[in-house]
Amino acid sequence: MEKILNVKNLKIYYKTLKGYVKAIDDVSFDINKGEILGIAGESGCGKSTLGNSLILLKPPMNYISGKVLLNNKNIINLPKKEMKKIRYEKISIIPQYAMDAFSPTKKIKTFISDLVKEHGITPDENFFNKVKKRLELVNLNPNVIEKYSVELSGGMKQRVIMVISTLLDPDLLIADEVTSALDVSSQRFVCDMLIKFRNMNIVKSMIFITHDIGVLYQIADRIMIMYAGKIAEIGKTENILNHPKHPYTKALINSIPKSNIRIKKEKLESIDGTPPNLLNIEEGCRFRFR
Ligand SMILES: Nc1ncnc2c1ncn2[C@@H]1O[C@H](COP(=O)(O)OP(=O)(O)OP(=O)(O)O)[C@@H](O)[C@H]1O
Repeated sequence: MEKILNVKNLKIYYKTLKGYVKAIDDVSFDINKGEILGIAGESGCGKSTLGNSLILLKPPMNYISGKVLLNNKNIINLPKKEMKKIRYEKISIIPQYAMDAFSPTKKIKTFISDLVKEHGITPDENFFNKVKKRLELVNLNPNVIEKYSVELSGGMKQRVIMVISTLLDPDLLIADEVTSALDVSSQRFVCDMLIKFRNMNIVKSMIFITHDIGVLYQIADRIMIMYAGKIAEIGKTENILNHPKHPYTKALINSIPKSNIRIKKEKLESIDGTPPNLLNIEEGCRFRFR
């Protein structure tokens, strides 16, 4: 199987006045061409740090060690200028809270023009024809580019963001909590669209980050469960969801509401305790306290 991404022994720590927060601590995994890898885990387990670090290491985020190869080329800890060259074309991210990034005083068209100009692309008629085609692909009327963000619903904004972040057909798209703020039907639509983008080869592979392991049923080919900056378990979606091995994965799955739960009057299980503080954390299994 051809690999798009190879992450080996990656360590990314936040440097704070009290010491290092070991947010990504010796993480290794691969992503195959054409694959959607779902990453799930509780808040604070390092999902966003992992996604963001592949795009840009911003202080206080510190690269400690390890490799990240995208199509066999190192992309971790590149100078900002170098990273800018591959952003959108090779690797792209829909960051958490991306919907809030639209300025209320700019039309969507101006927002898109400003953004692509920063990346050396001229937003001419040709370019906007492509934008309009892509908007139609996600069931949006192309005239949304003439609107202000406040005129769009959350679901519409999320679709515009999906279009913008994939306009240059990146090899790898990182989607961070793109379904969290949406109602169930919009969630389903966003997942279906992302699968369509992959099937149409608009993006080759994807990392889909969520705190809601239930959503991964719909979209992920494989699932990686993270806990306290480490990988608890990784495997095919069916295996992780039906035959989880790690006690943390089992607990996460037992906390998903089942559709008939009200009828059966079953209680949802919660996971006792909280994740450990990652500041100056000691060696050993990080789940042992729970
Ligand atoms: N700027 C920062 N400075 C110091 N520590 C940070 C910083 N940002 C995140 N962290 C810490 O890094 C760890 C991982 O956080 P991260 O945001 O990656 O988790 P997450 O799984 O994406 O959670 P969420 O979904 O809530 O964002 C946490 O312990 C968090 O407190």
